[in-house]
Amino acid sequence: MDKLLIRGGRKLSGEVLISGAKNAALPELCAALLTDEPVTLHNVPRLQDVTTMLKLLRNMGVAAERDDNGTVRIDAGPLHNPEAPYELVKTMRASVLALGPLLARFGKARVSLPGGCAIGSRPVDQHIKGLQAMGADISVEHGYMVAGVRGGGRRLHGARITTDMVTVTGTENFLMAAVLAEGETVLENAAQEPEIPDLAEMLISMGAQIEGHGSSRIHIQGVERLHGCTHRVVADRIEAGTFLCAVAAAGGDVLLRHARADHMDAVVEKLIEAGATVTAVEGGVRVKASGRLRAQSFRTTEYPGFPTDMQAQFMALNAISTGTSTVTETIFENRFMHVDEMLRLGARIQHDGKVAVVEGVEQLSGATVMATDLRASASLVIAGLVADGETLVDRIYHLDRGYDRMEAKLRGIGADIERISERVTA
Ligand SMILES: CC(=O)N[C@H]1[C@@H](OP(=O)(O)OP(=O)(O)OC[C@H]2O[C@@H](n3ccc(=O)[nH]c3=O)[C@H](O)[C@@H]2O)O[C@H](CO)[C@@H](O)[C@@H]1O
Ligand SMILES: C=C(OP(=O)(O)O)C(=O)O
Repeated sequence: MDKLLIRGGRKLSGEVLISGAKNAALPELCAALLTDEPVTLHNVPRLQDVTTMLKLLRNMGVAAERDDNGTVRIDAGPLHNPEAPYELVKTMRASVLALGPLLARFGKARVSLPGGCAIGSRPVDQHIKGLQAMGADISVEHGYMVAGVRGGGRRLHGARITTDMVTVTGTENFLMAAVLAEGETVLENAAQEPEIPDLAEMLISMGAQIEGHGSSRIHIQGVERLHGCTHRVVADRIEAGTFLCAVAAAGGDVLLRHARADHMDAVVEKLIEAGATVTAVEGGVRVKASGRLRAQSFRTTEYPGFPTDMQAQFMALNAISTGTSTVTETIFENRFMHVDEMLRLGARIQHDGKVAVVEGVEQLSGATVMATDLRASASLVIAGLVADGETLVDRIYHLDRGYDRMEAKLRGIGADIERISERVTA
């Protein structure tokens, strides 16, 4: 199991190349299941989750190859096994995204229930309810969602779907099911995260008829078949936001190439209020900061609000800023696992239920900490960059799920950080 060793106190300067978004690449890999023609995706990040998704697709009989330049070629023509087994699904929530496209193209699917994870219980009841409204019969048997088109037919039908809450992967599953369904589907209360319009644009380039993506009401007119396409995955706004917080905390001047400021309004606004300079420039976003910033209170909500996937990283910044801030997590019920680890670094944070109160301290002190989930890991790396002495972040397999060579990118802008493999430390 790898660890990261960070010696804090270095300012950051230079350029970082922001990768394609994990949360766009994963549904887009699943969208390739909707056609028997080849699909090419560019700007696919090098992540453990992408490796797992490719394994999942190959296990179905899909031909999938990736090169070193971030291009993935998928041919779902030979698919013969519309199933996502537990062994592959357990590590990755996004595997639930196989359900919609498999049902749409084959009229049946067998997908393991995704495992619970550290941030909350993460049920899939809304996915099931929505697909049932489109004519699917879905039962849960031995931990699997066993789905087929009602009455033994092959095509789902259009429906009006209003989910109880805004769900990102739910909206994506419905989109991918609806593009091949008979008739019109209307998604009310749809998620608006930038990964949704990116997926919709890909589906449109495959021949789908979609309107309203990027808003809370999406109209889809089903078509009989889709063709192959070439698509470029949108830049990762959460990776970019993580680097923004890292520079704001450590100080410095960094250009985030390919980052989209217009996808990060809520985070950028808070950083500017905190005292950082963040500007959209040709081809990216530039961030400058020096000294202690002012702590900012915030509340996570659906896009375009403050993203839950940025809560831990911004909390790390608040922990060393001046003043006291309140952080309210409204999306997931257990997403403060980083707090106890930050306390080990000398942070002053109290939390109760959905709310954490962070009293900024002048200096954190390096310690050994344990990553508990993906963004918690990123927040501990940020804290390590500003702590004095050495910080060892253990269990970084969580980080590798969703960040494309984070330590190499940080080293490239001046951080003192190295990956240590278990063999070396044993
Ligand atoms: C692969 C991917 O894109 N993951 C993102 C996606 O996760 P994901 O799509 O799993 O998250 P959702 O948007 O579905 O979850 C939002 C809320 O709805 C609840 N819910 C959701 C579905 C359901 O059937 N029943 C239910 O109760 C969830 O428990 C949660 O409280 O959006 C989250 C919220 O922005 C992000 O943190 C994740 O990074
Ligand atoms: C929670 C996240 O991802 P996932 O939904 O893949 O677990 C995340 O990206 O922060």
